[in-house]
Amino acid sequence: MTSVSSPPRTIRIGSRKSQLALVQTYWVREQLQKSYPDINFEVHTMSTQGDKILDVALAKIGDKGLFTKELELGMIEKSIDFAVHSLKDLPTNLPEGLALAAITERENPADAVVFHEQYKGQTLETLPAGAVIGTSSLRRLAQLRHKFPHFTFKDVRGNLNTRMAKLDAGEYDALILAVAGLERLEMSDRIHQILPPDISLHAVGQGALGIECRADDAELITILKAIQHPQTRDRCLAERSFLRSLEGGCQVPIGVNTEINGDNLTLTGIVASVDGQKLVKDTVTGLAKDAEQLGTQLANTLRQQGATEILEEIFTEIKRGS
Ligand SMILES: NCc1[nH]cc(CCC(=O)O)c1CC(=O)O
Repeated sequence: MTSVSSPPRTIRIGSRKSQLALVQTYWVREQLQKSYPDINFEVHTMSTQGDKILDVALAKIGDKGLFTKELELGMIEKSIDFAVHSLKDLPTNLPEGLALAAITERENPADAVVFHEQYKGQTLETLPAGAVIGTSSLRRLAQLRHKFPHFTFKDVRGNLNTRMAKLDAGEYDALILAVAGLERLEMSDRIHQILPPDISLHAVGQGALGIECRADDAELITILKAIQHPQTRDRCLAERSFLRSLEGGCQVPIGVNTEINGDNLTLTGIVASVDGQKLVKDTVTGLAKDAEQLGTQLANTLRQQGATEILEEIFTEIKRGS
């Protein structure tokens, strides 16, 4: 599709080095290569802060851009042209000069439970009191504590393989992980339970990939639109607008669920306290083309129901380092 007169362009894709990031990046490259066989897509890998700090709970270091900053610098300095992110790791406000050019079709956005071998065939409902559940997400922690106050919750960090090894070694009785990550790493066979929205609302953007590039690279933005999935984009724009309006990063107990029916989009959101005691939840429906407005509308509704107080409490606790 490039014109015969101009030489084919080389486009440099930036990626984190983790196995999941590489699988995602090479998938994006393959999809783009199908639409643009004459373009040369090169993959450039780099480590991000989030890959280096593995021993501190995410909530304590403040996560904004932890997995994206180095890639964003690369785009601004023009050492790479675009970056592939797990959309849920991409902050809702991008640095000046960068844009979210495309959102790809989302995998199942739900959270999954992986049990230790000893509990195979069980569900969270049948697991004994005191069982040790591993999660590093305040969102999962708050919602599960609300439903299952009799479990013990323990932080878990590291890549998927490291986490699985810790589970198998008996450090945990179960882990809560994204279905999407497990599927992309071909570990679907380890999923024992998929959590429905009434138990766990997923993270904003979970299961989708976000492609970020320089906002003034019009040619590249046109190329990237080839892999955009309009329904996923509408859902994720509503989710991201909701999160942005609440001014929370991914490490606050905010969860969502979205559905598209014809021209309509339904967005459900929750804001919970870390102890799972306080929780506000509501739903809005409107036209999918007004996705971002729906996100703002739901954020305002939840603020009226007490979300602001819940969030302020959490920010104070995190600052205090508790
Ligand atoms: N913050 C970690 C992270 N970022 C993206 C995924 C994979 C799932 C996705 O693309 O949403 C995961 C792992 C997890 O939450 O279990």
